[in-house]
Amino acid sequence: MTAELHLHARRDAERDGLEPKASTATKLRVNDLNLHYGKFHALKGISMEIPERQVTAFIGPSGCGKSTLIRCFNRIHDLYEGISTQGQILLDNHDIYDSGVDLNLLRSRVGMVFQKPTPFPMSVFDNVAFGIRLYEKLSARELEERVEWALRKAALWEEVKDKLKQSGQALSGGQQQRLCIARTIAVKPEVILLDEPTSALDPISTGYIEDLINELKKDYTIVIVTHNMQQAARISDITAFMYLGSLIECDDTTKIFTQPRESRTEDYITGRYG
Ligand SMILES: Nc1ncnc2c1ncn2[C@@H]1O[C@H](COP(=O)(O)OP(=O)(O)OP(=O)(O)O)[C@@H](O)[C@H]1O
Repeated sequence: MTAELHLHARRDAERDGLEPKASTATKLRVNDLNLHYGKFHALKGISMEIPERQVTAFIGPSGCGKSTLIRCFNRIHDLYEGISTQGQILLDNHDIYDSGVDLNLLRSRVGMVFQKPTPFPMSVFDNVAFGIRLYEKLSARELEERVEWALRKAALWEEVKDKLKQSGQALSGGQQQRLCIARTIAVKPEVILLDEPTSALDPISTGYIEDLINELKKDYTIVIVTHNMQQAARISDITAFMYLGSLIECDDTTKIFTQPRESRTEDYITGRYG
């Protein structure tokens, strides 16, 4: 079976509920990953595992490569010129860099939410329906049900159920970010990448998103980049500390924050540099 067919078959089986997912499996495995922006060596020999249905947080000083790494997980870099990648990233044991991989399908399995809320210039409903229309053929009724389901999952339904035809861009910042999460969830991905999802939000909206992440990890594998160490400690199961393009240490969050192996990790989490 080609990698592409495998991705299709697996997705169909899971959607039909035929293939229960193991709860402690490795969802993503990174093997000796290197990335260059032109001549600049941005990721240096990264190897690590991301466990399924847990929250993995990436921390580290600005410019250490956190966003660069998580953007590899759905091959977003392929959209840009001059970026070269070597190494392997296995999603459920299949290399996402295999030539047969369908990038649209990969991105429907590995969804991404960006730092700044980015609703499309269209209605709340259409924002959520956008990806579904791209990937699936649903009846109008099924589409409505899926949109409602995604908005409920993103803890936004009650606030927008009477505003579905209004512009998504007219919502508050916190609501817009939950709308973007609903849009991501709507296509039923397996992994959700969140790149500093709360850095533009007030504490109340941040609290909503953190509660939501906690809720979502029952069904999804979550990867989050955050500058907020308290946030990493609050919401993640695993924390990975990066420095100058290298992965310094990756372990249980409690271990990283109480007994890190590396002095560079300790210096960072205690605020000695960063
Ligand atoms: N498109 C690009 N072209 C060239 N260099 C880039 C590009 N994007 C990022 N870099 C460089 O790669 C390095 C890693 O950047 P990246 O954005 O991944 O860091 P980060 O840890 O996510 O930082 P921050 O916490 O500030 O968001 C930085 O030195 C950055 O300047």
